[in-house]
Amino acid sequence: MKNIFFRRRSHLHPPSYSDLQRRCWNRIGIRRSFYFLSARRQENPNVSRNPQHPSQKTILRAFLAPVLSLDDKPKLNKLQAIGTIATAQADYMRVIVQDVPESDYGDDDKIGVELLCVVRKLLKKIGRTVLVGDKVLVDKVDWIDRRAKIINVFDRVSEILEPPVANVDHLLILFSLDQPKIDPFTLTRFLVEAESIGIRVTIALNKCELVTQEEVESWKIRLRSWNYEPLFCSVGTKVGLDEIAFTLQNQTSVIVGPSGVGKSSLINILRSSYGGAIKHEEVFKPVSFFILGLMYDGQKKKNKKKWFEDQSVGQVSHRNGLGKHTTRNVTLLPLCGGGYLADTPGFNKHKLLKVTKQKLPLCFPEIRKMVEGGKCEFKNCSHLGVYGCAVTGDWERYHYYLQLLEEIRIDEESQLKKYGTKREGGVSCHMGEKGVEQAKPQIDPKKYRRESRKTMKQTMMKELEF
Ligand SMILES: Nc1nc2c(ncn2[C@@H]2O[C@H](COP(=O)(O)OP(=O)(O)OP(=O)(O)O)[C@@H](O)[C@H]2O)c(=O)[nH]1
Ligand SMILES: [Zn+2]
Repeated sequence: MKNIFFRRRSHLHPPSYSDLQRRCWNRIGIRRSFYFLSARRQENPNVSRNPQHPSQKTILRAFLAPVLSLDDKPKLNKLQAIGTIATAQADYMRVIVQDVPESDYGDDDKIGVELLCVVRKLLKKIGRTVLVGDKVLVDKVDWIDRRAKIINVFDRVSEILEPPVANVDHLLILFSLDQPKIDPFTLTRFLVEAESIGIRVTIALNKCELVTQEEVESWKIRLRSWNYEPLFCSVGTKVGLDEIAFTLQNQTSVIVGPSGVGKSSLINILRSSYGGAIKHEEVFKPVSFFILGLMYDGQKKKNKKKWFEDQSVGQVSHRNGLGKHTTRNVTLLPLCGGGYLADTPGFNKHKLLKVTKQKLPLCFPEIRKMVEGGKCEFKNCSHLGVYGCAVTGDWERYHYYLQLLEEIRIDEESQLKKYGTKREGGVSCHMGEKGVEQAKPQIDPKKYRRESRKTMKQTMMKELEF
């Protein structure tokens, strides 16, 4: 009834631009905000008819939650603040405050406070994801209960998928020389994944006290031939930790590596004894709240555990010498230098998610060096050693390259068979406006659609025949 009334009235007296703008911001709902578009169309009839013009959804998106660039400084009202998401659990996000509105009374004590936030539902409706590491605008801040609501997300500089973290500047790939032993092929997988995202990489090799000095030296030479400069450390004997603390300063870093190599142990030692990191308690000021049935109270030391304790350190399995996956959630731990450090769950087998056949050669610094300046004669060459190709086979990781290429080929083929398109993340290029090349993501249309019973039956019959 209300809607009909609204429609009729709006038909007779089309609402003004600013009137609708206010209604949108008052969260009346997406449906009604389309009235804003019709009002806009009345003012400018070409708005949606011009094929060059952005779609209605794009306008709506831009209007309801305008994209903020990282350098934007939106004017904050008294109840707003800007912060970074440190961790996410269920529907709650923990945001560390970085900026508050200017006031006559110094508000420095609010900087660094941790707020428990929910996300504005509208962001999900218009397809804006919110990840750990995102810079966000929060509203309705309750400084006493330390609660707020995330109402907008700033643009991302980078995004990694596994684990999902935004705005990562640096990846620290940690392996151990022993227990579990470093596997060059697994290390190559981690490196290829990191190179494909285009984030700066540092390799650190832990537990160096468990092997001889000769072994350490041989790994140094080996990794240099791969065009990487490794760092060596031992959390057990506290060797080489200063250098690692130095590389982590002033940026958001994520530690990745197989399970059991000592990621959590390294984080704990950096937080407890190195100037590069500060204690959680100094930043995350305790709050009282009720989450997932767990009463959390800043006054009760027993319950402080959940968010302020050290990263839990696991055991190395006696049977296979591999770690046993101790770390579960991604959490950004604030560092003194202004940056953050995140621990991630360890993966024993790393699957290349977004690397395509075309992208793979660019993920090997050895190949990049060989084809520098367009020395390879062929366009889109897979560098398989054909005559005229600049890439030779006389480097250590060449067979890993071939192995990964084969793996991606099989994966792409099976996806093509299954869904009728190549792996998601593939990009097709086509000529756009004014001869500018535009990239279009190849999204799989059938992924979320169930196979029909007829097709299932036919496939089964086919399989039985052969
Ligand atoms: N000998 C030796 N053991 C270490 C060293 N660093 C860590 N460890 C041990 O390695 C085991 C695994 O450490 P974690 O820190 O849990 O490993 P992780 O990489 O975080 O493992 P996940 O959480 O499963 O990903 C623990 O028993 C640590 O005590 C080291 O430098 N030398
Ligand atoms: Zn080539």
